[in-house]
Amino acid sequence: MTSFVASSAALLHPCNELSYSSSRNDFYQSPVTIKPKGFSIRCMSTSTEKSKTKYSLLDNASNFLTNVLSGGKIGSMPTAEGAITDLIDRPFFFSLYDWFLEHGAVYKLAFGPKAFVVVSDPVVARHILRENAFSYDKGVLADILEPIMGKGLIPADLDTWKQRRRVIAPAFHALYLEAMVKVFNDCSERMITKVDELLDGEESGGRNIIDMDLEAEFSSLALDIIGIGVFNYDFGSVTKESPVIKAVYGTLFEAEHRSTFYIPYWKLPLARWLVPRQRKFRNDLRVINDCLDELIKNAKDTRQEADVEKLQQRDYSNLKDASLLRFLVDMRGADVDDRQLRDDLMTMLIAGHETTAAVLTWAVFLLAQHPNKMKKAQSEIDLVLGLGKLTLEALKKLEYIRLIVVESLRLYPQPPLLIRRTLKSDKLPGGYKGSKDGYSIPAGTDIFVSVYNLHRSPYFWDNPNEFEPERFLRKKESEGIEGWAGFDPSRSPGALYPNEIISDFAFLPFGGGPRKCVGDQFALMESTIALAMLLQKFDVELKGSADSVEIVTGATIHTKNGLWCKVKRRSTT
Ligand code: HEM
Repeated sequence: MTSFVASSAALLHPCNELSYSSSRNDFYQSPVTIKPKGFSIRCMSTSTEKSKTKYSLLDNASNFLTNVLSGGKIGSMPTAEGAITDLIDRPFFFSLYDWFLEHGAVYKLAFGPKAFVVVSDPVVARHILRENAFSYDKGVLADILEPIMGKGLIPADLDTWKQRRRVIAPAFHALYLEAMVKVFNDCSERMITKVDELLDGEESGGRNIIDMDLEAEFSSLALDIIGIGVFNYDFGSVTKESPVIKAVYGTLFEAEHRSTFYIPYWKLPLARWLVPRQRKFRNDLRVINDCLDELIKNAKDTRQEADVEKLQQRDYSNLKDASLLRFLVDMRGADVDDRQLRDDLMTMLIAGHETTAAVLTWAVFLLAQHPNKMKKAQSEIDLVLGLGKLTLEALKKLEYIRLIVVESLRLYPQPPLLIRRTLKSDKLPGGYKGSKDGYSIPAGTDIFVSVYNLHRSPYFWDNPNEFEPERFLRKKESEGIEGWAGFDPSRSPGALYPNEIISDFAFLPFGGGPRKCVGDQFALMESTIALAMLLQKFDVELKGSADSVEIVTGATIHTKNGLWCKVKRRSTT
């Protein structure tokens, strides 16, 4: 039970990328697909009245276990009692939101024999993620991800993390990001061409509109981009299937299975040989590892060693291979074994793929419900680009599109939860309306920082559930909230996108503190360019009603059956 509950929460984390959802792929499977009952994605209620399900026998048994085993209260912290039905009725993070409104900024969630602390407050999040970051590790998340990512940044132990972060972060330097603008362009262009060709086909039959699952398209696009950007490998998945990536998804699926299975039978000596799915898992891993090993070998064979500053000043316009792998291999003094490099690449492939695809999916979903905002976005694109190409300079002028991207991340954060475990005892601040004395927590406490709750908190956002990209332009005073500095765009001068500094940790799409996402600017620029290029040429509507788009959570928030849209050429272009 413990592992089930803990792992289910872990699965909601996009950077573990444990679930892949794309109706294009026949290997789509999500063992913890949780269908919201009667839930409207557009109108997430902020009401404290929860349509609480009657506890079943299973729930009662689970709560009994909690009382017996969970070690009682953590100080005076409010306690929410989770029902097992909360896990199967709808995405877990919706329940966390209801309990947040009921129990406040910091509460203990007692679930079966296990307790978690759920944090929905910027001051407390800042304490955990930045001020006291090294008193926490990734807890259950690291256990789940280690078989796939090894010692990559996300699950790495602290020593490995420190060493690798120092090397990987500089690889995302300004000229690299500028070079990636071309990659984002070229890959998006392939997606646009594909849509164009499909429309051509329809037009010959007298129709000027096609139905497309844009979530699947964005998934392919993001995969192609991450392959080229991270290790200069073109999956070409916008136009074809790739055996390597099938193996990646197979591996992720297995990790998801493991995290939801009570008995770790795969640890039994013979299981890896006898159980078909375990054999497949090993086979999938072999396919991926072979591919990455080959790329690493090629990069090492052509190594041109240089100091980091020199590498950062290379003439990227003339580089055939601008990838992170090239940078990491060429960097003087950063020699590591191939295994570590492979873990690094795998981590970035997984961390940067579905997250970005999800941002694009929800951006289109939201825009389709706000035709006036869609038009405003297209007007901006026409004004800045006309029919021209998207350059870095143009991206800087596309303010509204950039705000659409971050507003989509606010409403649909990928991951909806960040997961931590205390390495030593700590004292959390009480948070908004919480205990003035704060809450003491013992070592080993599992914590969910609910980014979803933070981003939709009625205490820190006006109209928290509304899609209002313009909100990020306005300053918001702290309004007497102790310890929170309010929202002030001028706090991060020169930033292209709002961030956790501007919002003093009320907006955390990429986490914060030392473990903050290394690929944030990469992902934001990629999303802006792909969205702008799509809207430059096409009008997009949802195929059915917004309510019919069912939301499910694996590692990211995604749709159950794809984001089916009607796509046609814009009449003005
Ligand atoms: C919109 C897309 C993305 C979102 C929303 C996102 C979100 C996040 C978040 C929230 C974290 C922090 C997790 C935590 O504190 O537990 C994280 C970490 C990380 N992300 Fe991303 N990410 C995105 C894209 C990318 C890309 C494109 C890459 C690489 C190319 C990447 C690489 C990583 C890595 C390596 C970490 C671990 C950092 C560390 O622990 O030092 N992410 N991401």
